[in-house]
Amino acid sequence: MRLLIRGGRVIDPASGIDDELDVLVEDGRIRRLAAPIREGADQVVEARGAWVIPGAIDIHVHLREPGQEHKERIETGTRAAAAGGITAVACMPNTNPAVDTAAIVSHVQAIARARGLVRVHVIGALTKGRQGQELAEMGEMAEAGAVAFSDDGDTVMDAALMRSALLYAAQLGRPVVVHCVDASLARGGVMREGPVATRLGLPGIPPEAESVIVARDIALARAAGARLHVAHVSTAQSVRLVAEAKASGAAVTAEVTPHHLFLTDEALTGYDSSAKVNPPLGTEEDRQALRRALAEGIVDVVASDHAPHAPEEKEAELDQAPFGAVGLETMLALVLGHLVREGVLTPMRAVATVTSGPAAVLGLPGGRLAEGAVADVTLFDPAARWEVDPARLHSIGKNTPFAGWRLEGRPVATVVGGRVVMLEGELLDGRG
Ligand SMILES: NC(=O)N[C@@H](CC(=O)O)C(=O)O
Ligand SMILES: [Zn+2]
Ligand SMILES: [Zn+2]
Repeated sequence: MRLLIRGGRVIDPASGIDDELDVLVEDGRIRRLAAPIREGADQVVEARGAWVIPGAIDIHVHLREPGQEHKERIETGTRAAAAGGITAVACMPNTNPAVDTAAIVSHVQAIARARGLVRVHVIGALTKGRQGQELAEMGEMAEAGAVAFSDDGDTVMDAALMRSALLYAAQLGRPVVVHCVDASLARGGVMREGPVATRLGLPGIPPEAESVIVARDIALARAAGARLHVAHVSTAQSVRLVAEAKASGAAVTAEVTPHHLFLTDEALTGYDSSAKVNPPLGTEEDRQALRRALAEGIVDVVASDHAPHAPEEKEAELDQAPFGAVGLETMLALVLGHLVREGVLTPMRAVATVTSGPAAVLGLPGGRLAEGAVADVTLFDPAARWEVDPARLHSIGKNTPFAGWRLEGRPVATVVGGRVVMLEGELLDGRG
């Protein structure tokens, strides 16, 4: 089986390539990058005008299975990923039950193999039931293939337990992904504390709720010799802490979400529950600091923190509605389209933040277009214009804070292991 991707602009940060090249895929692997390739192929995808990049990897996704299938399923979440130009996701363990044993890791992997449209890497819980009381079976989960550990959705507030988790993760050679929100400082809060929260009459969460835990976890990880990945960094102060840690050689990486790069606490003005996210949207100063940090490489990765919720849950009063926004289907347009158009990122840097960057952070295969590499490829048309319509999202979750936004740039093909799973917006899952 030979697939030829013809005439696109190949951008591959791992090799530094930015050139008009054809890509020949054979038996699921990249056979050749050259211009032009005249060999015959069983399938040709015309990429003229599009970027041809390594398959995009989203390392922060909530697929909600097992137990919360009314919000999302592995099948629907991976369809949303394919539609969004994402070829691999890492899924968070805050399911019901939590992914806290090797058996549940294997269970999620099996569903993903049977019904997933893209690759699924499983992140195991740090603590049993994500209760923050005792360590989960990290060693057994690592053996079953868990790529990292996290209690995302909650912070492990017991510092001694967090220290043990980091020491154990260091031994296992797996990174720990931390959700940094101090529970006591954030209690009762709905959005970022400040003038906007006051105006809206909503209880606030101070920015220190994040930075005190970022500082704690950097100190603990450094002493433990563990790799620490700070999820969804949202404040200028956290950016400074990560920059300092990196400058002193600590094994710390960080991610930012598209919503923290594009929105501020003003997005709550219409009491839109889709803008109620954890950590909360910050100030314009935070947003600018996050953009700069991403450009400079202090923040390594953009990840969606795709957090689907059922409409009836999000329609509750703002203080009752759950935190979270969907993001798989809008991430690439915002990062590869808008951040490049606005001059925040170069095309090469933008592509790195969703390919080689995330692959390096979690030690995942992929994220490059080298000859011989597995053929996970994304085609992105930077000129395509479209409007975000929640009803048309493939995710069960319609809770996007970008509803009605006119976006420039759109993924036009998603190739997983040499198989075209999305073309021109149509999912090709063998079900017609
Ligand atoms: N980000 C969110 O607002 N919500 C996430 C949990 C999380 O990532 O902390 C969810 O699982 O809904
Ligand atoms: Zn989180
Ligand atoms: Zn999350």
